[in-house]
Amino acid sequence: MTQDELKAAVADKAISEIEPWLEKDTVLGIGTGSTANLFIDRLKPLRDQFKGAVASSEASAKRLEALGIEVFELNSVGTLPFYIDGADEVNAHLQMIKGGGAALTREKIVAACAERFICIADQSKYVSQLGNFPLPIEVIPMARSYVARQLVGLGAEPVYRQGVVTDNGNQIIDCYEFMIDDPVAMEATLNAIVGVVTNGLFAARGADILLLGNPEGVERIALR
Ligand SMILES: O=C[C@H](O)[C@H](O)[C@H](O)COP(=O)(O)O
Repeated sequence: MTQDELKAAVADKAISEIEPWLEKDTVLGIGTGSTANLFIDRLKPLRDQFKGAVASSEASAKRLEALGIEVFELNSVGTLPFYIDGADEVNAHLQMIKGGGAALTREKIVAACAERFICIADQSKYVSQLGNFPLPIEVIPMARSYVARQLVGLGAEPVYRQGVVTDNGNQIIDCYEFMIDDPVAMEATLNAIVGVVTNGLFAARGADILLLGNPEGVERIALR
């Protein structure tokens, strides 16, 4: 199976996971990226079974709206029953690196409002240690050089993601050569650097359910 076929299989599985729980007033939290897009596309036939969605990016919001799914501001809704999103890396504790598509901040905010985070990923994303994928950090533009120096002090090789402006008007630094021993501690350390808006470690609040696609099928790994 190709990677795209594996992504499609996990998107299908995520639909089966949430469909029994959909009610007329359900608002779903929706992630960003190629895997999340496949999930969004599969929501179209179900759109009369739920109220709408909160999107973690302008791109996902547009995709949802194009399918006739109403998109709500997060501030206008309460707790979301589900947040469904992909990942750049995920480990056995369902901690993740996210932000390859620069959507990490809104993803972390929407995920924080969800009762259950369902991570959908093909097997290439499953790792024993986070950090092979360069860890994205969203920074306030004027703080970029300062934050980069702090990252060097932590052992990373920071690289400015040129030409990328986040939905929040900020910039991204990617941390190369930065294998992460303790994701929860590192997430907190990075958040404490002045000028950092969000880092791409989703560790203190990881996923609750991982739907992992491999050629034998979709494995469901649930921690809670
Ligand atoms: O900012 C982007 C997000 O964190 C994505 O969820 C992540 O990059 C995975 O994207 P994809 O499903 O395209 O591999």
